[in-house]
Amino acid sequence: MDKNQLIQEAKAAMEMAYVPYSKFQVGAALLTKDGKVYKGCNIENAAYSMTNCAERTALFKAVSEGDKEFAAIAVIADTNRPVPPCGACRQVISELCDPEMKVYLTNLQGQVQELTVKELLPGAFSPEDLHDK
Ligand SMILES: O=c1ccn([C@H]2C[C@H](O)[C@@H](CO)O2)c(=O)[nH]1
Ligand SMILES: [Zn+2]
Repeated sequence: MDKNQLIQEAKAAMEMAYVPYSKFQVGAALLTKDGKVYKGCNIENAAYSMTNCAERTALFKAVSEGDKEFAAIAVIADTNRPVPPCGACRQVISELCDPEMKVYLTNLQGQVQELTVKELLPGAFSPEDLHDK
């Protein structure tokens, strides 16, 4: 599974988005170290704040199925720049993925921004901080 294939998986996930309110579809594809792909879409709610982003859907699917070793994540939306994950997703990605793991932010125009988890959220609050007294 290469970068472009993972981006294609994210695009397929985008089609599954449940977005009656924003009409803004987002897709994510999370690659495990053993080659499995977990797709995620955003899922909105009439109580707007209950919305779950595509990135967190993919991560929560994986963790709830027992997978926690990840190699990369791709995120896609129809944005004018590679889609920037929200703060909540940056925090959750930082919690569950290696700081050096690759993140591919993309859009339907084919732009790809490649960065690492630690670049996505420098100085993230981490599990170690809970025991740093
Ligand atoms: O990185 C992002 C940013 C936003 N959204 C969703 C949440 C909401 O459904 C819609 C508009 O914010 O996009 C994601 O899924 N991922
Ligand atoms: Zn988010």
